[in-house]
Amino acid sequence: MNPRIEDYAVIGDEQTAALVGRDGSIDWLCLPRFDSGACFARLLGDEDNGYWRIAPKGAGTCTRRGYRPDTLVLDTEWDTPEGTLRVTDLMPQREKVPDVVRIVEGVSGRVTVRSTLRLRFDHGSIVPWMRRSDGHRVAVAGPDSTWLRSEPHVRTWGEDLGTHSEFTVAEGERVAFVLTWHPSHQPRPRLIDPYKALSSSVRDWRHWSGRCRYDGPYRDIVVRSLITLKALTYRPTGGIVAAATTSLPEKLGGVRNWDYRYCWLRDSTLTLNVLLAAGYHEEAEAWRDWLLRAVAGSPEDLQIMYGVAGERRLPETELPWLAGFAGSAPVRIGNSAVDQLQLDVYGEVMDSLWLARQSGLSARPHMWALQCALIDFLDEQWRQPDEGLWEVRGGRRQFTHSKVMAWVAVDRAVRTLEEHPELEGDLSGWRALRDEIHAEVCARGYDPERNTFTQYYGSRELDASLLLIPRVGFLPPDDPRVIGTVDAIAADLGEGGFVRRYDTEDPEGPVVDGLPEGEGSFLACSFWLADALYMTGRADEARALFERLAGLVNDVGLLAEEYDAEAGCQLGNFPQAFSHIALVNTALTLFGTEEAG
Ligand SMILES: OC[C@H]1O[C@H](O[C@H]2O[C@H](CO)[C@@H](O)[C@H](O)[C@H]2O)[C@H](O)[C@@H](O)[C@@H]1O
Repeated sequence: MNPRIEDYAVIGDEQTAALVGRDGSIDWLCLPRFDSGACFARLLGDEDNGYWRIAPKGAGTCTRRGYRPDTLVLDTEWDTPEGTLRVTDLMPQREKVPDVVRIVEGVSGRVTVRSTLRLRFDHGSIVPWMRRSDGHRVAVAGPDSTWLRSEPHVRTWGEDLGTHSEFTVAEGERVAFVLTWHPSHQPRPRLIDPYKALSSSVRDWRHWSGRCRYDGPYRDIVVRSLITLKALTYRPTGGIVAAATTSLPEKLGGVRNWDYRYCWLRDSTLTLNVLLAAGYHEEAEAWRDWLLRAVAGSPEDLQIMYGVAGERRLPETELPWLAGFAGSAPVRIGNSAVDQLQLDVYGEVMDSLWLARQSGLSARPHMWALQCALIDFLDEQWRQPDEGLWEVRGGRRQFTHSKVMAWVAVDRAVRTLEEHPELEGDLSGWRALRDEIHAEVCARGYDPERNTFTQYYGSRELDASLLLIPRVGFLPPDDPRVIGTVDAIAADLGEGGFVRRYDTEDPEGPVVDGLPEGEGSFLACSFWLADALYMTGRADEARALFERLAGLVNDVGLLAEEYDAEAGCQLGNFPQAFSHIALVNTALTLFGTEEAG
């Protein structure tokens, strides 16, 4: 049986991440960065596209697994007739180059272990040349090389374009494998001690998790979400990727398969808000600084996403040699949404910078000048149709959420000036602009007949992003139009107890997103409904929905982007920052008031 998305756990070193299946196989790993070519791409293809499996000989999926509490160190265990075996997986903090450490340990009895390593560089396409050197198996292909060794040494042999070993461990015995990536033109990498790497990883992650200020219900999954957000952070620059994968499908067998290994301003600014709320000021500051570097320049050149180091060009291409997860083709790398106009991003960025200032993050030179330039740009552009936060590919529209977020941008600029008289800006002009946007949204984005805001001006369609209207302060939660919108979205976009982001089928005209219909419920939107229910005084319903959503995390606390309520499985890229951000936010909203801070 093919693995499901929720069968995977993630390990990583804050520069890249690997997905480990319940069968002990690493099926996804891009080296050396999140957005590099994958050397294990079985996730999106088959065994010929690369994987590394360590498990008891002849065993299937594990008996149990879990992270060591408050860490990103994964233990996978099998009970077999011979005894119990544990494999501990981690990627230690790197000094220069990345290592994958896999420690095999006999828990009881005497178990025969099998390791099968098939490296396929450049997204599962290139079989490397192999050689032996200083007790290592060295694989080389183009710019990439990997060095495999074990401590103590176990025999490896080559067969069937892979590297294999078989050995036995008795109770208390350990064998550690280390796979190190290295630029192929350089001499052999520095060796790390895998056992020390294990203890320092456990110590460092526990220290980090201990800084979380949330102490309310569901603390375990909140901390797991924060660890996941940290794992999706590219440490050298502070950039945060939207997910560790590309092309996990939003519909099984469908074409909605996108590359999320980049930094979206939207997803990342929301991460910053959550990090600040949970007490992680340093990380929030690092991200804020990444943002200021990335968007430096002219506001008309602002992009909605960047590479982890701020790269601007992310051309979208298809990888025809990968069949796709469960046959969901095409597999894409790069993302052409990079060139879209998404007006909401200005609101999210201004909101985050406002929040950063409020939270006491030290202001940076030019930050206010940049904010003023963004507002000047928006002043000219906010009337334009755009692709909106869902990055539609069916043409630009006058999306109501985009205009609401344009209002947010101007509102935060006004409030900053009001609270910081030492800053300069056009207070009266911005107040007038804020009022103008508000009036237009209420006149054109609201359907009085149905008492709901609509997806775009003049449309009868709904959009779950409008659940954010009370949260961003556009209207108070008790405004009848807000209550009507929450009810309409819950009724029309609700599915199996969760929420879809919009209708992917439009009987009245061309489909808004320009793609074949059908996708799962959108998890972030489902959390937003819980927030909106809570804010509009329906706390019991909000808690019930949060509990249902908390029940969707996989056995190690992870969420993809979407959920197929009918099939009962997760969909979309994994683990996804957007979903985990929303989970933490809702926990803080529903339970955090007394406990946090
Ligand atoms: O489903 C269509 C779009 O899907 C992706 O965008 C989604 O993911 C982004 C990252 O988490 C998020 O910011 C955005 O709001 C989501 O709609 C994809 O990147 C797009 O290219 C695609 O059109």
